[in-house]
Parts: sequence; C-alpha cells; structure tokens
Amino acid sequence: MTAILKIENLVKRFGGLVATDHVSLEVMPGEIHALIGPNGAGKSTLINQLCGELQPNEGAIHLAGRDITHLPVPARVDLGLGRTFQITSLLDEMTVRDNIGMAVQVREGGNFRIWDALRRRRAIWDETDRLLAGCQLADRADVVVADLSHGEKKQLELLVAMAMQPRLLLLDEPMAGLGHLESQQMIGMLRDIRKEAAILLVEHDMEAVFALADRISVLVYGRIIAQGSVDEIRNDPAVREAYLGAEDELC
Ligand SMILES: Nc1ncnc2c1ncn2[C@@H]1O[C@H](COP(=O)(O)OP(=O)(O)OP(=O)(O)O)[C@@H](O)[C@H]1O
Repeated sequence: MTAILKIENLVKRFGGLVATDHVSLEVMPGEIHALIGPNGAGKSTLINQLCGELQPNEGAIHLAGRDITHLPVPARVDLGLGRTFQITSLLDEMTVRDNIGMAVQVREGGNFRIWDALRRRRAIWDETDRLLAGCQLADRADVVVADLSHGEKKQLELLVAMAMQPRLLLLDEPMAGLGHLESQQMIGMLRDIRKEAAILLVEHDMEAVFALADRISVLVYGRIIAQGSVDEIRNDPAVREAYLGAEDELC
C-alpha cells in the first residue's frame, strides 16, 4: 500500500539551528499519526514544510506517491493536502452552513465574488449537509460564526477543511483551549474524519493523542527519537526521559 504521506530525511536550518534534523515518517491511508514533542522541538517547522510555507534545505516530501517537495501551496492543496487555519479563516458574519458551503464552492473552482449567484446551486448544499450530518454543529447550521463558542468554531474549522476533500489533513493542536466535553466531541469528530482522510496530528493533549493515534512519532530538538504504537511510546524509557520527564504524565 502506498503511503499518503512520506517524509524522507527532511532538514530545515535557521542559521546554525537545525529545526528539523533528517526527519522521516510515513502516514498510511486511514491512519492517524501523532507528532508529539516539547516546545521548540520543531513540530510547527515540520508542518510548515509540508504545507509549502517553508522550503526544506534537504530531504523530500511525497503525497500519495507524488514528489511535492518543491510545489507551491495551492498545488499541494489541489493534490489533497488539507489543514486547519486557526479559526481566523472563518467568516464571522456568515452562518455555519454558508462557511461550509463556500469552502465546497471554492473546491469546485468558484470564488467568493460570485458566491451570491452560486449559493443557489443544489449540489453545494447537498455536500454541505453531508458534512454536517451527525455533527453537534448540525443543530447550529443557521447560527452566525460570531455567536459560536470557541469549541464550536474549532469544529467548524475542521468541517471547512474537510469540504476541500483532503487525502491528508494536517492538524496543529486541535484540542488547544477546549474543555473536557469539547475535547471529547473533537475526538469523536476526528474518528469520523479518518474514514475520509488520513491525519497528521500535532497535539500536546496526551489523553487525546493516546485515544486517537495509530502511530506516534516523538520529536525532540528536531530529531525523531522514537516511533511506534501508543503502547510502545508509553513504555519507551527514552521518551519518558527526553520528552515528558514525569512518568505519570504518560499514563
Ligand atoms: N523563522 C524562524 N527563524 C529562526 N528560528 C526559528 C524560526 N521558526 C522556528 N525557529 C526555531 O526552530 C525551533 C523549532 O521551533 P518550532 O516552532 O518548529 O517548534 P514547535 O515544536 O512547534 O514548538 P511549540 O510546541 O512551542 O509550538 C525553535 O528553536 C524555534 O525557536
């Protein structure tokens, strides 16, 4: 089976600092692969190279078998790379349904200026309703974004990303700022989403990582120090020492 994402020996230097140091990992179809590590480990630098916002100094990135290392951001999106954009990308005065519908429309090649004419098209709303079905947000479809809670905005952000039909979704701390109930809802959404897109999950919330991940890579000072299943990572002495330190944090 071809990996959806294959990263080979990715190196990114900022002057004398090696922020990602020969990082290699694979994400298989249907898999949730978590990337964990302490502050400054290089997680965001890695994600930014995958998105195309940073160019690596060495190494290669393959998406579903295609070398995307030197492709610009929009070309990567066209090939199926998706990410969330930290709520700021949501349109505050528009409803939940319109935000998703607009993203569906963008994927189909339309643009914001002709949105009013396009919003009457049935196919857009069928796809929007499909994305909303089964989500907590379905009951809030006609609420404007400005009136949503933080957790609801994060759920909407995820649905907007899924409207682009990515093969691989890059998620940078989806649990950040969520309460316990909202985190549980987010975990449920991510479990559903994995049926449609593989996920590379950067997350500090270990409860969520252990609940969701098929495989975990541990990044410390730019290097992968361990890769494995939840049990393998939990029981790895090097991970305990280098990353979390306190044993009970991994339980
Ligand atoms: N544009 C930049 N110029 C110089 N140094 C940078 C730049 N971006 C990141 N760094 C450095 O690279 C290292 C990795 O940073 P990065 O933000 O990728 O870590 P992180 O694992 O995402 O941390 P956090 O969990 O705090 O978000 C850090 O030492 C950081 O200071």
